[in-house]
Amino acid sequence: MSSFADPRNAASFRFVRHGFADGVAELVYAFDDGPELIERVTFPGAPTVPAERAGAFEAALRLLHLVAGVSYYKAGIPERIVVEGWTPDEDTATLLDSLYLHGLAEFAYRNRLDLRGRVRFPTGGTRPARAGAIGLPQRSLVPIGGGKDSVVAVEAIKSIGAEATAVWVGNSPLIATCAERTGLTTLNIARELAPGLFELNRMGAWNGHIPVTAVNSAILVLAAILYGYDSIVFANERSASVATLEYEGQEVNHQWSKGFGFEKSLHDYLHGHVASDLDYCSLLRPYSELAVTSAFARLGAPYFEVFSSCNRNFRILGPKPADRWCGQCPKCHFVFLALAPFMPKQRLLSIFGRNLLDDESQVAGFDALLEFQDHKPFECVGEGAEARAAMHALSQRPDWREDALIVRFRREILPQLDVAELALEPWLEPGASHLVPQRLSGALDALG
Ligand SMILES: CC(=O)N[C@H]1[C@@H](OP(=O)(O)OP(=O)(O)OC[C@H]2O[C@@H](n3ccc(=O)[nH]c3=O)[C@H](O)[C@@H]2O)O[C@H](CO)[C@@H](O)[C@@H]1O[C@H](C)C(=O)N[C@@H](C)C(=O)N[C@@H](CCC(=O)O)C(=O)O
Ligand SMILES: Nc1ncnc2c1ncn2[C@@H]1O[C@H](COP(=O)(O)OP(=O)(O)OP(=O)(O)O)[C@@H](O)[C@H]1O
Repeated sequence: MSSFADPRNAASFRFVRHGFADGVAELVYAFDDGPELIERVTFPGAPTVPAERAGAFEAALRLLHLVAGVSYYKAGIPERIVVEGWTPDEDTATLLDSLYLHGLAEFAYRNRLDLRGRVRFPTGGTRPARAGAIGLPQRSLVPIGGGKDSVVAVEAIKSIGAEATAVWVGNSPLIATCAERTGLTTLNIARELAPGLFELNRMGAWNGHIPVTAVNSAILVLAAILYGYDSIVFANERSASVATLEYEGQEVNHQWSKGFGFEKSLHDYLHGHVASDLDYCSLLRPYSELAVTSAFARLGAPYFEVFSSCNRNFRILGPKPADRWCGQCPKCHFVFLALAPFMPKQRLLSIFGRNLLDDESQVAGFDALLEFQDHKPFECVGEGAEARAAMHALSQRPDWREDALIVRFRREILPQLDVAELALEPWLEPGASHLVPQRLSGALDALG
């Protein structure tokens, strides 16, 4: 019999304690006085933390404990949040309130819950003195997700000869292969969710999407301080900041912790509270998804046979696709569509092993991407307007225009659209906002 009670009846969610020993961060949570939920993150070959970085390391470990709690908090979403042994200052509470509210917005929407006014981290602790520099070496951690975005970021960083390590969290062999393909030094950090979470899920706890990029980011902040890196360079594109849908005045964005709002909050928090010489940014922030697929078509050839953007590959528990692309999910649909304008057709078909745009059974999936009679899918896909621009470009190309879904687009959807808004070129122009440090700005130029 389970020793867990239904977390949906709990009065409080507790951040019990955190520790670090022998390269393993232990993050402990509980509902009320129930059994402990212990997540472990293992940093291979972890060196001893140098004395001048000890304060920053503790601040980063505490931050990781607080951020990673989102996976467990969601199981019960009780009224009270308790942080044992420490009272968050206002900046910390604000960062976490925002992360839990917006990062769980899809979870709340799909479970018909309203977290507004419910997510409230305790606060009132003294704001610490502003963090100083801790002498981090000039080199970057570049997270690898197995897909096109991180490949583009890696190749841009390599093009300016900046020192960098390809890093990933979790045990995906697909990501490991991509990371090795980069030719950079590699670092694989293991993450083990508390087994009790799966027990709670089986009991019918609340479940749904979590802002996993925030969790990976907090893990990499700890890694940067531990191993000595002055920057963490994600590959989150501009399109990730655009909400999936709006509901009762609240934006619901599946990709919230990939968006610029979260990036800026964490960047500022790290400078003020952890280490003033640790940069957190996204190299792809100025670019749309279409600009990224266009760059991938140019730079990504060495990865064509090993990469995948299909998130079904990255499940911890659920079934994985037989080959790298399931061909059925929104990610497969979007990446196929967004690469098509920039790549020879046969090349694309050989990557996917099929032509998704000549398959009538995929109509609903592509309609959702175009925001035609549906909202954008809850997945990491580009804006509806850029999907429409890609579809329109294909409808002008002799090699694509007779494929089943392009024919349908021309006949049924295009007449309802304003052609002046369907040009591809504006999507290839970079935007202005990004937090890329001066030292790496040449890598931005390499993408332009
Ligand atoms: C791989 C994937 O997409 N998983 C999502 C899926 O989970 P599923 O039940 O199919 O299987 P598992 O991934 O094996 O998860 C098992 C359970 O564990 C929970 N969980 C997992 C990881 C974690 O960090 N915390 C957790 O609590 C999970 O809830 C499962 O019950 O559906 C779930 C429910 O919607 C999603 O939560 C799973 O998403 C993963 C957390 C995940 O890694 N997803 C990324 C591929 C993803 O969605 N990335 C977004 C970025 C969003 C952001 O703001 O960071 C993107 O690329 O757009
Ligand atoms: N397991 C992971 N460990 C570390 N970073 C990750 C992991 N999964 C994704 N990321 C990073 O999170 C960011 C967003 O992931 P995303 O899935 O959009 O990127 P991707 O896999 O490179 O490209 P694609 O959009 O084709 O899937 C990227 O910077 C990616 O490197």
